[in-house]
Amino acid sequence: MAGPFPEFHTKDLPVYPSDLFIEWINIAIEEGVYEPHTMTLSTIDESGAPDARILILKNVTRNKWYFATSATSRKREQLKSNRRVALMFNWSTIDRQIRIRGVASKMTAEASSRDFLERSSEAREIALLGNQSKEMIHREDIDKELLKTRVLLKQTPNIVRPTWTLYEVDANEVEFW
Ligand SMILES: Cc1cc2nc3c(=O)[nH]c(=O)nc-3n(C[C@H](O)[C@H](O)[C@H](O)COP(=O)(O)O)c2cc1C
Repeated sequence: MAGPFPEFHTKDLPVYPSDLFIEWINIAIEEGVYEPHTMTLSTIDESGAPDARILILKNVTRNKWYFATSATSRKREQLKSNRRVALMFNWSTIDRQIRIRGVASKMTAEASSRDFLERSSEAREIALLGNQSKEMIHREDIDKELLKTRVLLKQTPNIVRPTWTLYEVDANEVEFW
């Protein structure tokens, strides 16, 4: 961390934390923060143990933050038993962090399909592999499977992975640091 860092005045804050979040992520983009739209999603498993991983922020609306994932993933199992989550953005080069706590809800199949089709073709190829959260098999086998999904995508460009699921996180606490 080198600074100088963007200033933060607590006077005249917007009414909704999501508006301040949008201001801050725009500053992060202007300041050249690497992948500012990536965040950590923390969940809790059935035994009460925490888990965390990096995800892409898909959208923000009034106090709601969105992510998408596969319904066959480990996090999906965890969200089935406990919908309480935390999101964390760390923009260390501008010395900023945002912590969000809230409840995740599944969006409709239509919204999930729309999100899937908005992904790049490379991201759709990977998502179509369907091996999320599984132990990695041999690299050559993955490459062979990727070739198959590439062909499938060329033949049926509007194919949607049925297990792809968009979630919204309804925030009940947002901390700007
Ligand atoms: C930069 C980056 C972005 C990622 N974005 C997503 C994402 O948007 N959705 C997703 O399901 N996994 C994403 N992943 C993979 C997850 O971090 C994780 O490995 C995967 O979802 C399996 O997690 P789980 O076993 O806890 O369910 C991303 C990984 C990285 C490194």
